[in-house]
Amino acid sequence: MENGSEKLINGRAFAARLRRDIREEAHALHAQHGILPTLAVVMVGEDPASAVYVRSKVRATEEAGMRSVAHHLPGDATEEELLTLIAALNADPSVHGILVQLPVPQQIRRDAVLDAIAPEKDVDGFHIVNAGRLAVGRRDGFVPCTPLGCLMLLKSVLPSLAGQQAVVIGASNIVGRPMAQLLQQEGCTVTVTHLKTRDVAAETRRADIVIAAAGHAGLVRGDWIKPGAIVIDVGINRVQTEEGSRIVGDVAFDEVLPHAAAITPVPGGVGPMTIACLLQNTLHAARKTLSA
Ligand SMILES: Nc1nc2c(c(=O)[nH]1)N[C@@H](CN(C=O)c1ccc(C(=O)N[C@@H](CCC(=O)O)C(=O)O)cc1)CN2
Ligand SMILES: [Mg+2]
Repeated sequence: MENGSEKLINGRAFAARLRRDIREEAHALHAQHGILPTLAVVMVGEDPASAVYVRSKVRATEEAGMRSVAHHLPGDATEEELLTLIAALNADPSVHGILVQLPVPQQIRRDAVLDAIAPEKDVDGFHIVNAGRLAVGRRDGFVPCTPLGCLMLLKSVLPSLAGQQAVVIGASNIVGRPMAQLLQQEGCTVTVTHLKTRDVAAETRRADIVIAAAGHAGLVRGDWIKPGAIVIDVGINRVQTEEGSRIVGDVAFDEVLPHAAAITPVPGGVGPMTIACLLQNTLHAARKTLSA
């Protein structure tokens, strides 16, 4: 009997395949051109979740046959210290990709840091120049990893998105805004909801594609979903349970599953794609040095 599991979009398996392909391409780049794709990962402070993500990125980079360089600054590091480190990484020709793990401590201006990374090494795609390229539909910049991963998962179940009504719930610079731009470029009619939106449920009920990126556990309810919609859950929310804690998405999964045609689980959906796409961007950054 069907229990809905056939509707699950398995991001973990998709990401594993992508990482295998990247490994082969990285190997070829090294063998043919002597270029070892290298990612510098910078973390400031001791946020435990960030430490887990940084370790995952370092491990995934090495498993993909690439090199990683980790830099850890103390939680009271100044913006100037961080900018000095970024300047050194920008100037180092052996480093192809640079990322600063977010969030950064409050004494550091996030945008000043992101805009200090050389755009051609900005594998997170957060630099204002790469954001601008995406905004005007140019394909020559880096696209942020989470929206890129969402788009890949979406296209794995619906290869042509042209004409679809999409709702993006959340307008962050890291996910919501770039996601909306990617979907528009794929031919979707896109609505972005945000904190001031009057009726998010009503907007969502019209959607063939729902991207939930609000950072609010279980926000999207079963009766918000048009029958047959595709639901991509970007949320990563830690909630307390009797046994301790667990990670849930922005979608009330059990309620939404019966209505959706396809849905990403949390964990195991979008999250693993974020890191796989980071590896892909790093490989592209390294490859671009051939034509620079
Ligand atoms: N510089 C950046 N900072 C941050 C980014 C980013 O893309 N660049 N995104 C997030 C954190 N993040 C990567 O950095 C990230 C978050 C979650 C996952 C993931 O695989 N999640 C798992 C569940 C994890 C768990 O159980 O704890 C999943 O969804 O299956 C990967 C990367 C903010 N900062
Ligand atoms: Mg996930």
